Amino acid sequence: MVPPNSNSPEGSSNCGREMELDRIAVIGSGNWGSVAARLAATNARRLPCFQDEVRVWVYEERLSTGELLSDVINMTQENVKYLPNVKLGPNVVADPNLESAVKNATMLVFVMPHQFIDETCEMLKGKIRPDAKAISLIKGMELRDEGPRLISREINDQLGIDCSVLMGANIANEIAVEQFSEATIGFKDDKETADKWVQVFGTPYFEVTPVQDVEGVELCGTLKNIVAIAAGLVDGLGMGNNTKAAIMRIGLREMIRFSKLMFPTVQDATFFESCGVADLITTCFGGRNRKVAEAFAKHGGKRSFDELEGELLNGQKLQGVLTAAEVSSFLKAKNWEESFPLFSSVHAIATGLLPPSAIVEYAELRKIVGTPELHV
Ligand SMILES: NC(=O)C1=CN([C@@H]2O[C@H](COP(=O)(O)OP(=O)(O)OC[C@H]3O[C@@H](n4cnc5c(N)ncnc54)[C@H](O)[C@@H]3O)[C@@H](O)[C@H]2O)C=CC1
Ligand SMILES: O=C(CO)COP(=O)(O)O
Repeated sequence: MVPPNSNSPEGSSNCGREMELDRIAVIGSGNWGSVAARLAATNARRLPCFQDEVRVWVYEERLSTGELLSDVINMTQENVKYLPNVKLGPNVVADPNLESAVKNATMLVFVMPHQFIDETCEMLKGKIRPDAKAISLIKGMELRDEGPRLISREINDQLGIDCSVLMGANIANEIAVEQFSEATIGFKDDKETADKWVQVFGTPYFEVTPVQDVEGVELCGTLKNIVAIAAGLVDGLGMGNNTKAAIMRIGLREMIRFSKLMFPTVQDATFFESCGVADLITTCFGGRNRKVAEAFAKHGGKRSFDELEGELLNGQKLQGVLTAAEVSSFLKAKNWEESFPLFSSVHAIATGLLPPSAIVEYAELRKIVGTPELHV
């Protein structure tokens, strides 16, 4: 464990910071949000360039005991609903008020289900420091009239601040108990800030590597959730490892193709970082998208994803079904569905247009989309 408030040579030499100490705020307190807060709080205690206190915005809720979640976190240092049995750290303060949670923060960590980012950014307008830096740990997209928009772009556009991303093979419960994992930071052109984010999150058990490909890193984290739904369907249908591996390979090919169509600058090498193949593997074997999709297939598609999410995840949220809808609507508008049979099938299955078994029968998909020319 790292000692609190250490002025270790590592800390001071890496700090390279002017007079003001950075203040970290975490916006979101779900399963991964709580682990992100724990990592940031460990480093805020350890490194002299950060203020000790890490404030976390809690979307307030009343627990079955009648208590408020933020009160319980502050009393016990534990997010009893989204990350039970793990201490977040003595310097974590849960705050249900978004404005006071981000007050004076110079480093903003966005980590919430992607469907809530738009309304959260609206609430943050005029409340944050104009020189604050942001990072998004959110895996998902926003659907706009002009097509899907990355969350980092949404934050950048709505709040006018630089936004990097952190994605990777990061099942939160495993990092919470300090099992070795890796992550990738995607940044646009500000390497100094990317290095600062490495200091916020990196620990001996959580190795963080910055790469200059913000879109590539974010698209990996976002699109793999669709493939994880497909992998879960295969599990629920009782198919074996070869089928699952095939689905993952086809899914990876569509991830690369879609990413490069949206952003030709996306680099091949990014798919070999933690955010790429590694996240695809961990999510297809151990993630929530996989788990709920497995149940969906076991019920023959007769119970909805929403219903199963509520039943199986205790308030945690899936991103893959929404992302499949967002991507599908873009593919449909472009007449590109047939070049993305796996992405399109996942959406058709999730909305009941096709049975779960169609995940391995693309011929079924063609009956729905017709046979448009291959454009990509
Ligand atoms: N849990 C994991 O293992 C990992 C999750 N992620 C990503 O992190 C992001 C956040 O996921 P988690 O922290 O796991 O959340 P979660 O799925 O565990 O929890 C849902 C969160 O949404 C909040 N919420 C509900 N309604 C809201 C509203 N109207 N406005 C704002 N917040 C609201 C809940 O209070 C709760 O904190 C997602 O994009 C996910 O894909 C990324 C890596 C790992
Ligand atoms: O992104 C994740 C691991 O890196 C978590 O995936 P799930 O949301 O499917 O649990």
